[in-house]
Order: sequence, then C-alpha cells, then structure tokens
Amino acid sequence: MTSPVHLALTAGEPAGIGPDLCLALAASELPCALTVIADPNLLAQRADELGLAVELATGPATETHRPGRLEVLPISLARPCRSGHLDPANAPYVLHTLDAAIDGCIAGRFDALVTAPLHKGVINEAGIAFTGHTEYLAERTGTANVVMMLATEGLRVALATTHLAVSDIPRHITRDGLRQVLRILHRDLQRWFGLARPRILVAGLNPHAGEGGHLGREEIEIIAPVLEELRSREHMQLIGPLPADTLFTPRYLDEADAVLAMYHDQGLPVLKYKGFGRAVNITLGLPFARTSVDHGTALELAGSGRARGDSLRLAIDTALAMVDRG
Ligand SMILES: NC(=O)c1ccc[n+]([C@@H]2O[C@H](COP(=O)([O-])OP(=O)(O)OC[C@H]3O[C@@H](n4cnc5c(N)ncnc54)[C@H](O)[C@@H]3O)[C@@H](O)[C@H]2O)c1
Ligand SMILES: N[C@H](C(=O)O)[C@H](O)COP(=O)(O)O
Repeated sequence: MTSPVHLALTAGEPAGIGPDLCLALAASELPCALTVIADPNLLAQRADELGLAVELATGPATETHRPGRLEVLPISLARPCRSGHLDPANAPYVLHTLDAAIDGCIAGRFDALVTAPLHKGVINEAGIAFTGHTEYLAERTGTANVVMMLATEGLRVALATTHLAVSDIPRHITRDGLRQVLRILHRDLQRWFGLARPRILVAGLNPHAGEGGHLGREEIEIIAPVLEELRSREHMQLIGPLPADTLFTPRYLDEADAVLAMYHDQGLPVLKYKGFGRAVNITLGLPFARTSVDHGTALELAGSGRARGDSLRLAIDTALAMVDRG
C-alpha cells in the first residue's frame, strides 16, 4: 500500500486566527496525511474557546487524516497566549514551527508545506529581522531566487519584488533580478500548473509604463530589454511592459495565464479585490511546494469562530495538486 501525501501545516501567529483555522480544518475529509506544527496546549485552549471538539494526537501523522482528529508536532510557546494579543516573547516559537516544517520538507518527511498566517510586525518587535515567509523560506533553503504568486479563480499574479518599502522598489528592479523571476515563473507554471507555453503579462513600473520615458526610464532601460531577450533566446511568451492600470482588463487577461506585477501593491490589491478569502499564496522556485492563505492574522477574529477557512482549504488543495504534478 502506498503512503498518502503528507502535508505540514504551520499554525502561524498564536494570537491570530491560524490556530482557529487549523482546528476548524480538522473536521474536514482530507485526502492526505496532515501534521500541524504548533503548541498542543495552545490548540487545546483555543478549541475550548471556540467550543470545538478536536482530538489532539502527538504527530507526525502516519496515515490519511481522520476528521475530528489533528496530529500535532509539538513546539512549545514561550508564554501562554491570549487570543488577539500579540506577545513578542512568542515570536521565536513561530519561527521554530517554520524551521521544523522546512527541515521536514527538505528531509522528505513532508511532501509540501502549507502555512497559516504569521505577524511580521511582532517578529520584528522581538528583535528578529523578518519580512515574510517567502524571504525566510528562500534563506532557510539556500534558494537564491523565489517568486511570490497569488492565485484565485481566473487570475494569477506574481511579483517581481516582495516585501519592500516603496522607496526601495526601483533599485530592486534589475535586469538580472527580472530575468531570474521570469525564468522561475515560466518554469513553475509549466511544472506545477501544467501550462506548456505560459503567456505572461508583464507590468511596467511607472504610470503608463513610463510614457515613452517621460514618466520614468525603467521600462526602456530594464524591463523591455529583458522581455526581448527572453522572448528571442528562451522563446517565452511575454507581453509587455504594459501599463498596470489597463493590464488588469479582460482584453489582456483573457489571453493570459499569469501577470507579473513589479511590486506588492501594484498586483495584490487587484487579486484580493477579485478573490480575497478564495485565493492562495504560492512560493515558486523552492525545492518543495509551499502554499499559504491569502489573508493575515485577523487578530480581532481570533477565538471568535468568525474566521473563514476557505483560503486555507484552497491552500491545502493547491499544495496537493502541486505534489501530484511535481
Ligand atoms: N500568509 C501570511 O502569513 C500573511 C498574509 C497576509 C498578511 N499577513 C500578516 O497579517 C498581519 C495582519 O494583516 P492585515 O491586518 O493587513 O490583514 P488581515 O488579512 O489579517 O485582515 C484584513 C481584514 O480581513 C479580515 N479577515 C482576514 N482573514 C479573514 C478570515 N479568514 N475570515 C474572515 N475575515 C478575515 C480581517 O478581520 C480584516 O478585516 C500583518 O502582520 C500581515 O503582514 C500574513
Ligand atoms: N504578501 C502576502 C499577502 O499579501 O497575502 C503575505 O504578506 C504573506 O507573505 P508570505 O507568504 O511571504 O508571508
């Protein structure tokens, strides 16, 4: 008998809705083994608060998920947690859960990683420089370049840069960086999503894609030459650089498999307007599949029972589909 696909699920920020969503997920039928990486006492306390009956077992899981039960790989909180109340003392715990998941994926104990939301601010308040799962995963796996892509029904948006202050963006748009991002995006759309010749729309950086150089020169000096090079030498189907305001219209999107936006808030507001709560965040370029929810820690909903689990379920289903293809 073959063993089931095994997913690692990190519960994220303990004061946020991650633990709630993991507990709610326990009731579902899942066609895989699932190991939640978290503090079992936190899960037990949150289950009480939510009035959920979930059997917590010490993982890792060895068989297909059984509804009503969660296999938990235990990592201890530094301090007890109150729902909705951040505590920097628990920031190292959040990273320890991620480390255990990453190590397990690298060693082949897990087939893929799914992450519930963490809080970037509180990790920094604990004195740990941290910008996001995406960058942390790249560093911890020794991967030089990764790409963040969010997907909802009918739209995939990848980013040329990730969690940066807006003032730092232009200097991070380089020919070499863009080349690497496009290669990873192109290759992983083939590998994980079965698109033989992906068509990618590429946004400009400046308003109206620079208006012929009168509103910025990155399109002329960096973006257009890279697109031309990859079209002619690597036969990629790249359309752009296009003005970002009109790129997100059916005329372009109907013909495309993905959009490459130059920065976080150029692409993600459109994606989240279309599908917030029904989207998945995927890290491309890693040695294993990693998906996440499209939302944050929603501290005000922790322990309330009002957090929606659709994005987590989509993250699980997407990770399974990626493993299946990979
Ligand atoms: N994957 C991740 O780890 C991830 C993703 C996005 C944001 N974040 C982090 O989360 C923290 C809070 O971010 P934010 O306040 O900008 O965004 P947020 O997504 O936590 O909240 C935005 C709004 O959406 C609501 N919301 C979020 N998730 C919901 C759910 N599952 N069901 C129902 N309503 C939901 C919230 O109540 C709030 O009104 C930040 O530190 C941010 O960096 C983490
Ligand atoms: N940029 C993501 C979003 O807006 O949903 C989010 O911050 C999570 O990013 P990481 O997966 O890198 O933590």
